[in-house]
Amino acid sequence: MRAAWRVASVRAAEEALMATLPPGTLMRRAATGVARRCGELLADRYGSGYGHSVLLLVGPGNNGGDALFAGAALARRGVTVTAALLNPARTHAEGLAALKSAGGRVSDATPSTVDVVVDGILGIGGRGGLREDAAALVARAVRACGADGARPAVVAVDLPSGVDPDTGAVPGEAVRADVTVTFGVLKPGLLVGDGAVHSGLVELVDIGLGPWLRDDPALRVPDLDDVAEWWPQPGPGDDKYTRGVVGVATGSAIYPGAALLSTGGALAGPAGMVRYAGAAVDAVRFHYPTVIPTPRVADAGRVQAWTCGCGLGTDERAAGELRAVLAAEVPVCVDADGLTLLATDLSVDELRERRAPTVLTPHDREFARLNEGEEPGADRVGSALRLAARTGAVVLLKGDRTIVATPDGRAYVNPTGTPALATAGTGDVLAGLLGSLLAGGLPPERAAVAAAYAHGLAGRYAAEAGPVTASDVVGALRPVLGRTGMWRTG
Ligand SMILES: NC(=O)C1=CN([C@@H]2O[C@H](COP(=O)(O)OP(=O)(O)OC[C@H]3O[C@@H](n4cnc5c(N)ncnc54)[C@H](OP(=O)(O)O)[C@@H]3O)[C@@H](O)[C@H]2O)[C@@H](O)CC1
Ligand SMILES: Nc1ncnc2c1ncn2[C@@H]1O[C@H](COP(=O)(O)OP(=O)(O)O)[C@@H](O)[C@H]1O
Repeated sequence: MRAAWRVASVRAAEEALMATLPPGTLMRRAATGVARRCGELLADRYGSGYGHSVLLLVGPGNNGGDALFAGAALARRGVTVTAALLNPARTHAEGLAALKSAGGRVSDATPSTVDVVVDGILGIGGRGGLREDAAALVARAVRACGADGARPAVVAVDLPSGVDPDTGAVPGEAVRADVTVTFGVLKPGLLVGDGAVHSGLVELVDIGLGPWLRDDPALRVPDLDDVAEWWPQPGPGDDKYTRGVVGVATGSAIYPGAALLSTGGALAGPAGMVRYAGAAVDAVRFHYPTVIPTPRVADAGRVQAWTCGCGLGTDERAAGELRAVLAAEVPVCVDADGLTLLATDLSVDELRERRAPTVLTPHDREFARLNEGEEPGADRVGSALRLAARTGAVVLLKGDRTIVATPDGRAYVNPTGTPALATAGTGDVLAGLLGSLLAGGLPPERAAVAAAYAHGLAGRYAAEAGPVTASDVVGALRPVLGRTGMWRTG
């Protein structure tokens, strides 16, 4: 599991660490990481950096200092380094001296060729978008060409300038990096929202901060090992009931497909049995002979978790079914129309009274319905955490980087998503899978994280064969679980 920390935590750790080291040590470690990455990019492109051109965009703070020291290291290796200073009077003096003594130069004019642009305008001290002069400088720099005629690679120092380090918000103009070399720890802004899109490949350089971090991380990023370790496996003593039974209360006469997709997702999960309750009994019976179908939740029999809401409709019957599901003292995943019903016919605050866990899986417009009309906005993690705290439910906020937030303040971002999943019905598959993980006994936080992770991988796998439909995602789940080792019972 990787993790990211907010600026306040990073600054506190840096201060504590710096007190134990000679001045300038951390900046030199940081700059070495940037210079190494730029050297690799030049070597990949030309075989060597010698004689090739790096343009440093240098802001007024320590971020600019990092860029200047990195430039000095590159210049010592024969790279042609030019620094454009945004605010000459406030430029990092030692960094500038180091660059000049290594043979680098300062110029306002963009060099005739630029192979790598180093963005040292703003780091974790940046606030708001790039100001006009900085935005113009960036626009000129990225329009330049390298010696091979291709556009320059853009390497951001610590954080792309113009990205909010804590939230990933991009309030105005911002640098779009190919690579971000970040120091000490990841920052949430590199992983979520628009910030993630602007960061490109994120490379972490260890500057020794780890032992000095005192706060909990602001955001966690699960990896395959985490999810594989959590995924319930059947044991020799198990039967279909002990593995957990998941109930799926989804679909309607108008949307029978949602019933099939959510049931398909549930069948790929770890539960030993799937019960379906709803209007699509005939379709479910036809497609999935192993599923036990009944028209109503009240007749479904015992389950260890419910998934409710996908294509359910929002009429009185649907509201009654959702009420019946929420009244059961088992974990519940509420999706789609179920979320709309929570915002209209039922009350979000009623969720707090449930004794068993609830997971809500909104996309942005469903989120707005639950949140007095307000979409998550630029701070997606903060918004998901606030809804989780208000409802007492785990919130899985869908999107390009799906967020999972818990009522007691933990947040995760899913790293496996793909835009190929932006197609009708894939959310239904996710909700069914999540319900099965809940029925299999995973705590709601892990069930939500694991479902998003496996669902993202299934989307990627399905996309290898061509454009993806939600049915393809259902079909991809089983091979993905097997080949990645999430499913290990062979
Ligand atoms: N601390 C450490 O131990 C280590 C830190 N390291 C490095 O230091 C970086 C943090 O450095 P930092 O604190 O100097 O802040 P930084 O990001 O350079 O910018 C602040 C300056 O920008 C200005 N400014 C703000 N917003 C602006 C805007 N929108 N448009 C234009 N200007 C704007 C602001 O001026 P103000 O507006 O406040 O007058 C202020 O002068 C960190 O990201 C990492 O790279 C590494 O060396 C490892 C060790
Ligand atoms: N641009 C995107 N990039 C990656 N994943 C996306 C994107 N757009 C949507 N998704 C994913 O696709 C799924 C869509 O779910 P949802 O909006 O509920 O669709 P539906 O209701 O049609 O099933 C979610 O898992 C979401 O995270």
